[in-house]
Amino acid sequence: MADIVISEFMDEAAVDLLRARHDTLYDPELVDRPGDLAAAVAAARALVVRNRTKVTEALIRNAPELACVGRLGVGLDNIDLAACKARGVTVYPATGANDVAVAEYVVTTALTLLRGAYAATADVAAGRWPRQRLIGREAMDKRLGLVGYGSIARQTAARARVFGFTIAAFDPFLPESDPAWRDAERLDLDALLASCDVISLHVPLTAETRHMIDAAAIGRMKPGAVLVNTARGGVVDEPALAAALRGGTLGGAALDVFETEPLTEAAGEVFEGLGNLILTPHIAGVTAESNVRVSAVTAENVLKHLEALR
Ligand SMILES: O=C(O)[C@H](O)COP(=O)(O)O
Repeated sequence: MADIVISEFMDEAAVDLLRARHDTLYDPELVDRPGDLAAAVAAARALVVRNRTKVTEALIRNAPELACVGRLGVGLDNIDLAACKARGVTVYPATGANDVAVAEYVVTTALTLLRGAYAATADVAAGRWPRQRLIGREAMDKRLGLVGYGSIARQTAARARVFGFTIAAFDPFLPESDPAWRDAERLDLDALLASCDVISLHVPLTAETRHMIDAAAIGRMKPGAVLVNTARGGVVDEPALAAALRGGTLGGAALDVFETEPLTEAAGEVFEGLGNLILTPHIAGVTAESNVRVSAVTAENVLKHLEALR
């Protein structure tokens, strides 16, 4: 029976580090076979997951030896943290290791949606020349509003500044005295929504943030504003967003995360036919480079934890 179970994809070099020291089961498809997963963790001391494996109280109960969970990412909403705490299971997010990947995604989608000129390949190749329709907007002197001003949001701000964005943020958990506010205007959520040309979400999914961006919040946004969500799907009311895009009150949106993942055909219907929308399959945080970093940090966390148990 494996000492370490890895239930979703991980960089092979990091898997090898774990294999070199411990009996390791690496099965990137294990997440889709809950029965096998429960059986695999029965004797494991470490479990390594991404965002799809549900680390529930029942799964933990099935794993009496479990001492730690390595999370190949930063969102912890798929892990029952209270159950882990009650059982003394330490959870290790890969904090910081995918910041750059997400920050680059936010800035590139924001620029793409403001500019609105890049979806014309078929027209141009067919001999059409729609210049008037493709006159878009610049980033220079626009305002980027960050909902949540943690590490990913700050990396995003640093890149956005280079393009001429001014930065504002809403983060009730960051005290006014924090030096991070030297680089961003501190606003409440309503003021942020009302004054920014681009809104990017950087909050975890909690009871407080669920549907934080609903029809009323969208209604408070600046006409023509762009919304980028790389945080968690449940933070945005998807039908309300689709309606605002369809009605032209919002200028565009990029969604990397969805209330239900994978997005089902039925849930995706609300987005049908929208041209000012970029949809991606929860990939903002995953690049070749970040996968190596996230996997290395997680392997190191797990190895250290198991080492300390000896
Ligand atoms: O929380 C995160 O860091 C993102 O969801 C990426 O995590 P994943 O690579 O496990 O999807």
